[in-house]
Amino acid sequence: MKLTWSQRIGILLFSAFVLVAIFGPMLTSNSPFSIDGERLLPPSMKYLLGTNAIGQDIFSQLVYGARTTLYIGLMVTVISTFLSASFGLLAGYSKRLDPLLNGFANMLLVLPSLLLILIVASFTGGGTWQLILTLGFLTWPGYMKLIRSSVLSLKEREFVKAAQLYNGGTIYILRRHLLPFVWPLVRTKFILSFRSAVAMEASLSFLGIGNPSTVSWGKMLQDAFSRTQTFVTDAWQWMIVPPGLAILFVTIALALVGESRMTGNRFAASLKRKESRVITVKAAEQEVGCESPCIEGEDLGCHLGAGSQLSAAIVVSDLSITYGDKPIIHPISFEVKQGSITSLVGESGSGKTTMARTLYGLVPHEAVTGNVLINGHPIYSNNEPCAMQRWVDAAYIFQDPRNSFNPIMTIGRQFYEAMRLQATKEHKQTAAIAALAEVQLEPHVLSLYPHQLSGGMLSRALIALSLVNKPKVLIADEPTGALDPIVKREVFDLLVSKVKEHHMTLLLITHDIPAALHISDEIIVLQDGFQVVGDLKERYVSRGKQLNQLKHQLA
Ligand SMILES: Nc1ncnc2c1ncn2[C@@H]1O[C@H](COP(=O)(O)OP(=O)(O)OP(=O)(O)O)[C@@H](O)[C@H]1O
Repeated sequence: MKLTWSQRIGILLFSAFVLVAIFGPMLTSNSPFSIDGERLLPPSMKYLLGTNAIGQDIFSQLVYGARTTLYIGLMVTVISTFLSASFGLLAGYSKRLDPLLNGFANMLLVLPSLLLILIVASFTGGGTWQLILTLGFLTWPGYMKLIRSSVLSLKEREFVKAAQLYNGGTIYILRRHLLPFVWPLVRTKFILSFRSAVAMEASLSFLGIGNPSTVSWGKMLQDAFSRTQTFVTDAWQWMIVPPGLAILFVTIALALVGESRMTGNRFAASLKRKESRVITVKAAEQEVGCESPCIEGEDLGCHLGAGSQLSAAIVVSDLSITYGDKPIIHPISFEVKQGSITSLVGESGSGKTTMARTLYGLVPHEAVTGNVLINGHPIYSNNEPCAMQRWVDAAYIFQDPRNSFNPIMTIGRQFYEAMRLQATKEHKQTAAIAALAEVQLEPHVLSLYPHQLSGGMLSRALIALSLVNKPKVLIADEPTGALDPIVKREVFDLLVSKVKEHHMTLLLITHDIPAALHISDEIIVLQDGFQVVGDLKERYVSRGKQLNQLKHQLA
C-alpha cells in the first residue's frame, strides 16, 4: 500500500514518541518521582523543562509519562479492536449469536459511555490494568456495529455462499473471505481507539482516576491544574504546555496515520462488487490425486434415486417456494434427463432464478416444500452429508461474470480453494491449468485478480472453474447475461460444447428463447411462478421460433 505524505508524517511523529517511551529513560538521569530540585524552577541545563510545584523534574516525568500513556493506549486499543472485530464478525455471520452480541452492544451504546467509564473505573480502583480493562471493555460497540453491518451484507454474496457450500468452516470463512473485506475498518478502529485511549487516559488521570504510583501526561496536567502557583507564576509554561503538547501531537500523529486512502478507496471498491460465482466441487480423482472417494452418496446411504429416477439428473416433485406469505413458485414437478440440455425460460420476475437457486439448495429450508433430487441425492435433507453431496454432483454458475469471484483473491487461489480436498498444491495447479486450457485461457491467469480480466475472460474462467472438478450436472443462471452480443455468443457456444464434451447435464436459465430453442432438448416455461404447459407453452415456444426465423432472415 502506498502511503500518503500525511500518513508518513504521522508515522514519523508517532515513532518519535515510541522511541522516547522506549529509550527515554537513557536521556535523563533524574527520577520522575524524586524531589531533589527546588520548587517551580524554570528550564535549565539540569532540569530541561524545569521543576513542578513539589520540585520534581518535569522532563523526566514527560519521558516516563510517555511509557505509561502509550502502554495504556496500546493495551486498550488491542482489547477494544479485538472485541469489535471478533464480535462484529460473529454477530454478522451467525444468526444465533447476533441477538446476544448486538443486544449487548446496543445496551452499552445507549448508556452514557464517559459516565459508565467513570463509575466502573472508580469502583475498580485506580490500577493501570483496571483502567486498561475498563476502557477496553467499554469502547468496542461502535465499530462492532459497523463491522457487523458489513458482514451482514457480505455474507449474502455468492463467493461466501460458495465457500459455505464446499464445506468451509465458520472460522475459515470469517478469516479468509470476510476479514479481508472488513480489515480497513479494523485498522481504522485500531488507530482511532489508540487516539481516544490516549486522550481518555489523560482525562481520567486528570480527574484523579488512575494509578497514583505511576506518572502519566494526564497526571502531570492534573497536578499542574490543582496548584494555584501554576497560574500565578510563569510555571504554567513548563508544567502545562509540555504534557499538553505531547497529548496533542500524539493525537495528531494518530489522526494522520488513520487518514488512509485504503479505507476509502479499496474498501468501497471491494464492496461495490456484487454477486456471482461458480460454486463447484468434486475433486477429480484422476487429475487432482484424490485417492479415496471425496464424498460418495451411496456410502452415506442417502441415494434415493431408483428406477426411472436414475435416468434423471434432476428430479423435482411438488416443489413450491414461499417467502414469508408470498408464494414465488407454485407446486411444480419435472425431470431433467441425464446428459440433456434443458432450458428454463420465462419473463422477468417469473421465478427462474429462485427456482435455480432452490435446485442447488441455496434457498432457506423453511421457504421450500416438496423434494429435489440431484443424481438421486436429496437437496433438502436433514442429513447434512447427504445435502452436501450436491457440491460433488453439481456446479452452479451465477449471473454476472464480472463480479463472480472474490475481488481480493487471485483467480488461482479461488480455483485451489474449490478443490481443497486431499489434493496437493501441484495437483491443484495442474488441474486448474488444464481446465483453463479447455477454455483457451493461459496459465498465467491463475496469478491475476478478477479485475485484471475482461468480461469474456472472466466468463471463460468461470466455465473452467465449473469444469475443474468434473460435476455431472451444471446449473447456469444467465451465464452470459452481462456480456456484449458477440462475446455472449462465443461464451454460450463454449459452454454448450464443453457440456456435451464432458457428457454433463445442463439446466440453463435464460431470457433468450431463440438461443434456448437452438440448443435445448427440453424447455420449461415459467410464468408468475407457475409452470406453463399445453397450448400456452406451445404458443410461448412458437413465439420464440418466430423470433429465431426473423433473426435468420435479418442475418
Ligand atoms: N429473497 C427474496 N425475498 C422475497 N422475494 C423474493 C426474493 N427473491 C426473489 N423474490 C421475488 O421472487 C420473484 C421471482 O424472482 P426471480 O429473481 O426468481 O425472477 P427471475 O425470473 O429470475 O427474474 P429475472 O429474469 O429478471 O432475473 C420476484 O417477484 C421477486 O421479487
